[in-house]
Amino acid sequence: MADWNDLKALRTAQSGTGIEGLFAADPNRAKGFSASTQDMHLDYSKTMIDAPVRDALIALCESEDVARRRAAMFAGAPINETEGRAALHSALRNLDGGPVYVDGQDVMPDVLRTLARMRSFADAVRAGTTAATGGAFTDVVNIGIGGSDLGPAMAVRALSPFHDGPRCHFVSNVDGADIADCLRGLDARRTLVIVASKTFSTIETMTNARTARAWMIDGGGDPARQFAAVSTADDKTAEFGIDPDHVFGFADWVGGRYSVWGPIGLSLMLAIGPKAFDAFLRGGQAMDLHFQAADWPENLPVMLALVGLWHHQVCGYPTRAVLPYDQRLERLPAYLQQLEMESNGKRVAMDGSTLPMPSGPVVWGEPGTNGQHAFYQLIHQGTGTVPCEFMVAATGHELDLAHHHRLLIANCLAQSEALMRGRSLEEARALLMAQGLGGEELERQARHRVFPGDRPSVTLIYPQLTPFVLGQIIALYEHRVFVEGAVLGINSFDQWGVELGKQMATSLGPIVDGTEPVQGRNASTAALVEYVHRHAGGAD
Ligand SMILES: O=P(O)(O)OC[C@H]1O[C@](O)(CO)[C@@H](O)[C@@H]1O
Repeated sequence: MADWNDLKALRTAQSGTGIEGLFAADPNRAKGFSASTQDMHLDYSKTMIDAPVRDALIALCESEDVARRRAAMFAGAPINETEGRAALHSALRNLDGGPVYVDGQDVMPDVLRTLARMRSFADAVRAGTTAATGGAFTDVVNIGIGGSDLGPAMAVRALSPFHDGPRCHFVSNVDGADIADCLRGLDARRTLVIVASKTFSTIETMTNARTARAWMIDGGGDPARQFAAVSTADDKTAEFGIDPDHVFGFADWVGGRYSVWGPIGLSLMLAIGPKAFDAFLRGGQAMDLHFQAADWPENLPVMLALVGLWHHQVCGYPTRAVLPYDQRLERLPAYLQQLEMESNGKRVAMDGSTLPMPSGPVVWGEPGTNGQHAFYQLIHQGTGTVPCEFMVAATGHELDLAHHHRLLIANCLAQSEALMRGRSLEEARALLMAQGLGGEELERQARHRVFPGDRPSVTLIYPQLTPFVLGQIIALYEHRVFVEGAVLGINSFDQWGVELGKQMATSLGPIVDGTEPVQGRNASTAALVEYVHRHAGGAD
């Protein structure tokens, strides 16, 4: 049975063996070190994972009892132990599945009933039969933050070729600039506002919701007809004055960052229609089935997780970059930052003990090819190693622009190859000599043109970015986070780390307003507040 020390020993023994060396030693490496679903392919051969490393990673997975925890998650057991809840987002996409029990009660009838209500509401809004004060809705504004924003915002952008409903906008930041820029130019009499908040108490969302309500009344709209809510807190939505027919509830066993599959996805359903939304759910469900059935080496979420653990916990690379060569996935890195870092950015294990190894890495990224002209310099020639996760579709949606897509693919493949291969000093010298350079100048210049190579990457390739494929991608990453968390012994479903800042913001509010004195706060905070008061005039 392998452990972290075995993996570290394997890593040390590898020194000097390059990734290209692994390809030279194994003609079947590309096939042997990749995994596929019916239509999606994950290539992790451009890493230093070889057969002994993979065996040791899988053994780790087995010893940490990932299979038992996976079964517990899908069965609705309260695996979110610090909150005493299940983590059952998979039930939201369990379209053809059987019953799912939480505390002995089948949750599927409720899930399907809410989905049916969402469908009727979306159909009516899209058809114009549920209309605003000024006629059919032209625009939808989703007000939410974190999981109540990033999922639908990312998915609405990703699936723009499928939009045939009202335009969707997203407001998240309490910075008034966000809502002001969004509402400017919208018709208050033809806008639907969705207040999306699991708790219906998040200060940013409630502040924005009140601002939107005032804007609507000022503009001649009617919040009683033009506001909807998505929440687990019926009492609070009623208190806010939202028509119960426009309230879509969900249970507390859906974590915020896992909630796009249910009512939090209402804006997405309004944009693409219930049928395409179903396809999105089916994509997620297909990945659930794959995750539960495929053997470890063929299991995409498991292998993606093991690659992540190898790079961060064993090799010690502090970050990982998500690089979609798909402009419509431009919000995916932000979405994954919440999914991965809020889930696994913990320093205490499930049992309260201090983790003996680093937990989740920093996740960041931007779509290619834009990133190539910004931060890839560091990825190729910087002093540290950044494992890269490339993703690309075989076909774009712009069939008349197929040459763009071919170039996009060529760039994506070129980057993973360049990172792996690098360029030696000899090759750099030869390049410059061919340009007529010689002597000391050649030596100096050549060093700048060396690429160390051996920089690892994985590539996820899919046929086309459809609702079904997007559903698979999101569920793939959700389960990857789950496996990493399970191996590390983390509770991936709580987020206590966001509480302290929220509390401090609440206590600082009156001080910034000028209604309470600044005395007693830390000297740095006090000086910053005084600066604000000097320059903004204090309370308004
Ligand atoms: O949906 P709510 O309750 O407004 O919460 C929004 C977000 O805030 C958090 O609780 C923490 O900031 C996230 O986990 C969540 O997605």
